[in-house]
Amino acid sequence: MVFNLRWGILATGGIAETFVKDLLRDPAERGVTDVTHTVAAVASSSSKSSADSFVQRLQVPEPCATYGSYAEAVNDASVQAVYVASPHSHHFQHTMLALEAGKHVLCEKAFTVNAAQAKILCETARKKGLFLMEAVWTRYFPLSIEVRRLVQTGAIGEVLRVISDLSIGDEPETAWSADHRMVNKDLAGGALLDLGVYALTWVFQILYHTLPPSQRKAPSQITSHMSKYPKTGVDEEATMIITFPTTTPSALPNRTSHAVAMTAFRVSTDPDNRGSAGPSVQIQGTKGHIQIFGPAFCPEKYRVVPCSESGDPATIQDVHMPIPGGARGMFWEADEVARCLRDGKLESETLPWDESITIMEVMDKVREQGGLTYPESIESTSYPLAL
Ligand SMILES: NC(=O)C1=CN([C@@H]2O[C@H](COP(=O)(O)OP(=O)(O)OC[C@H]3O[C@@H](n4cnc5c(N)ncnc54)[C@H](OP(=O)(O)O)[C@@H]3O)[C@@H](O)[C@H]2O)C=CC1
Ligand SMILES: O=C1OC[C@@H](O)[C@H](O)[C@H]1O
Repeated sequence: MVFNLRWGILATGGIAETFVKDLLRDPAERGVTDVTHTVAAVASSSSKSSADSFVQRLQVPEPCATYGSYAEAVNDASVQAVYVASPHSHHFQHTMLALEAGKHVLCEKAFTVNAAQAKILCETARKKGLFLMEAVWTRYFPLSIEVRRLVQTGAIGEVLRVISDLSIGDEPETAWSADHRMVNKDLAGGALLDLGVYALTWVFQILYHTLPPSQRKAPSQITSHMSKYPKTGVDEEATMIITFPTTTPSALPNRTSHAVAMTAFRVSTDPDNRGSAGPSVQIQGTKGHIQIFGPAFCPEKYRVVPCSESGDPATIQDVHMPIPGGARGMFWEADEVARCLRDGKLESETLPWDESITIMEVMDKVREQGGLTYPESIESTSYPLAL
């Protein structure tokens, strides 16, 4: 029996468009036969006409309701799950709106502005028996699943270090106006929440998530550096050194694993857009390395470099895992939401609530160390608040 999930889309911006385009693709194109997706409603907080033109532009099949407010969409009985695609500043309020209306939620990254907000969302979902997930699409890429499997099966031994970078090489002065969500403090802009979350995703999916749930431990130490964008005061660079208490269950007592996670606007992980500068993520184990190529949010190649005394290059393995059909690759996370709802789960095992909260706590700490605070209205845990 095929399970169909009926989505309500909150916002008509850039990522809402990309996500819906992926939702509308034929799942068979990616080899999926157990779940399908329907876009049942689209809402714009600006105007109904914005939702109408979104639906027309993307040729969303009828029937698809359009609304000029998010409240109307979350109260539409034909919507099962809501995709929150507003700026970071509004994730807490918009996700609460949907949960309070009894809807399951997939909320864009960064999950919230701070960990306190994330905890309340998860607690609300738990109490109401609703599914909730942070939309970290990277986790659901077949490449991520395969790399986690390799680490878990000991392909590169005990992983002691991860180096992870998502830096985009854009001059903020010319790339964005001061009110753009990337640099606007009122919208919780800045490199850390927008991009650093992916560098942290690789750190966590390797050094935290590959352990059995009962053995996952929050970082014992976080040291960071942050530079500010003078025009708006958000961070334009953050570099983090993170220590985890232990690595694998068989690790020697007191052994720790470490990560360096980086993000920046002005320098780039991949300056020539051809990968010449090397991998974006390096996973370093006692028996070899796994290197990830391509942007940390949607990599399409990994390389396994085993330790070898002879240095025989034939042992190096490059594995290409392109996204099918020229899509963005957001459909895999949507498939996960559908399967979780079909199976009656409230959270995804691939990105459980506690892990999203722990990552938000790391970002809280890094912001504290860097002296980055957002306006009280968007750090607030009060609901409802008109922002
Ligand atoms: N997974 C991924 O690859 C990506 C994820 N993202 C994430 O998606 C979210 C949105 O990013 P993106 O789509 O690029 O942003 P956009 O600025 O393109 O769109 C945001 C949309 O949010 C709605 N919105 C609601 N309230 C506000 C407000 N107060 N100010 C501005 N917009 C508001 C608007 O839609 P409307 O008027 O219709 O309500 C707006 O178009 C962010 O959390 C970002 O981190 C972004 C890019 C890629
Ligand atoms: O999530 C994202 O991934 C792609 C980036 O270009 C974008 O800024 C970010 O929000």
